[in-house]
Amino acid sequence: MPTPPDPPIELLTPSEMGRADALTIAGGVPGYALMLKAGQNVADAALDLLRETGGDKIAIFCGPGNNGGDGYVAARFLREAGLQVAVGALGDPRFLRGDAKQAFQDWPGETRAVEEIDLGVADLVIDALFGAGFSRPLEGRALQTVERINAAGNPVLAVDVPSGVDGATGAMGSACVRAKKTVTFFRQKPGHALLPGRAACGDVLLTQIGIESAVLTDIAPKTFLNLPSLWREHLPRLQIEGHKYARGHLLVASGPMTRTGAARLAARAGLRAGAGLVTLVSPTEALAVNAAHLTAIMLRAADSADDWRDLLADRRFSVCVFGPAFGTGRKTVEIAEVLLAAAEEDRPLALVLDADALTAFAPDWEVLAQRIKASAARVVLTPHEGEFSRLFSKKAETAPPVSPSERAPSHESLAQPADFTSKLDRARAAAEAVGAVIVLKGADTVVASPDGRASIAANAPPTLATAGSGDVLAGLIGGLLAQNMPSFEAAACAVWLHGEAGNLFGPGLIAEDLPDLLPKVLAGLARS
Ligand SMILES: NC(=O)C1=CN([C@@H]2O[C@H](COP(=O)(O)OP(=O)(O)OC[C@H]3O[C@@H](n4cnc5c(N)ncnc54)[C@H](OP(=O)(O)O)[C@@H]3O)[C@@H](O)[C@H]2O)[C@@H](O)CC1
Ligand SMILES: [K+]
Repeated sequence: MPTPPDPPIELLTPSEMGRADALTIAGGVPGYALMLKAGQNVADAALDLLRETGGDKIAIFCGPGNNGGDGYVAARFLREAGLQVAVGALGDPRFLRGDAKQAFQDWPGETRAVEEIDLGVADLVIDALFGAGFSRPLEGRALQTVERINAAGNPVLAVDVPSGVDGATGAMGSACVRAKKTVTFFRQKPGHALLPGRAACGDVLLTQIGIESAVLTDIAPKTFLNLPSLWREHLPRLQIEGHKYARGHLLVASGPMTRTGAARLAARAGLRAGAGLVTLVSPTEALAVNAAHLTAIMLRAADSADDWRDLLADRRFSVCVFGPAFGTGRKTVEIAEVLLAAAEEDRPLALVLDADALTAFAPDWEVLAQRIKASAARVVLTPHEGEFSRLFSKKAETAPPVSPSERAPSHESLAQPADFTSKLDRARAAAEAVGAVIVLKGADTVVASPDGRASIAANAPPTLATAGSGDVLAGLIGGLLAQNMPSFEAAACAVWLHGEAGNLFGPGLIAEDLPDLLPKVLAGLARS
């Protein structure tokens, strides 16, 4: 029997996790049984870490909620395992409630105030201050405790999330614990994948505590780690009897004479991703420079919006990557509008609007949204943070729609600086507002679909932050769209391939290297 494919990896927000707990408890599993298993998993992870680093002295910092409860349970198991355990409480533990109170009562050792814990002698620190219930920036004693833990420099094992990190967004307010390892439960949270939270987690260890996957049917999570399991079944499959037109004809728009490289990078990436044919559409003045650098990629001239309209009369052109180094003037808006208007019910067209095509509309994202919503084209927008905030800097004039995300991001939140709303929320709100798939780029690229689904990528190496890298990504998305991969899956797949290509090359990467690494990445994907 063939093995079933890996399922997509869901990321649960703390409130979705709360529902998973509640459904499990309603199904007859006591909350304290979940906490006992969580604490046991923390203790096991601590023992593993100590086997690596040596030593037997553990300092455990317990907060005022159930995260602290996990800490008291771990303390008991570690003491039973023969370790020297010092427990410090933030807040008076006599005020603990529910399962955490039970855990504290079952801890047979001494509990001191956090300030009394001597970090100088600890071989390992367990951070059980705040987890899913973390709700505001740290201040006062909590802040001082976190700063003291970080300053001491002991290896830290964080329970669920490093204290100070918001599990839903990866944001941190004033400070957060810097962990060597983070033990989490049932499913990872967006805060483990989104920066800066991801960087504070160290290695994330996912453990099970007795919550059945079946609860996810009720919760219907919509956020996923960007891994092949999310989009593998939609990958284009080459047919032995197929011809190149079956794999689509991708157009890539070139900038003027001194700015043609971006389009060629995108075109080459599109061809490597499997588009059947790729044509570079160049201003007449840049034809010679483009022609001098192209072989498998074809070349056509178009200068004005009218030229583009004429070009698009050929219905075999199925996808266009528009924007890289094109210029941000009025003509860019006009050509984007021609592209969007060219799609019809019986003439599917997919568009990747990138870079200057986004900036040209800024700050009138509502105009872009109107054009996209009136269009039959499948559209993917690929802003980096700067392009995103330029495009969405204007507040909505209409009432904001209800957002699918737990924090109800709105058109208002689109106009907020990045620090105030999470990347996940902003990308989702934008996708819904504009009616297009949004690829909000960075080291933790979020792909969001207007239907509320979103993915977070965690495989991009820092070397990908290099000139032209975004052009390659736009081309990859175009190449996959050309082969009729659905837009959300194509965008997520391209982001993953892009990250893997970067990883494969290692240091010294330049954007030109990326397209030619694709065959190896695709071959590895086929084998996995
Ligand atoms: N059955 C289950 O549910 C299971 C849960 N499990 C564990 O429970 C954890 C979630 O527990 P939780 O919901 O009690 O929240 P938790 O993170 O302990 O913090 C809440 C407390 O912190 C306080 N507080 C918040 N922010 C603050 C700040 N900045 N500065 C100061 N105080 C602040 C907040 O105060 P309040 O906001 O109410 O004033 C409240 O007192 C989860 O991460 C996992 O480890 C596992 O055992 C598996 C089974
Ligand atoms: K914690």
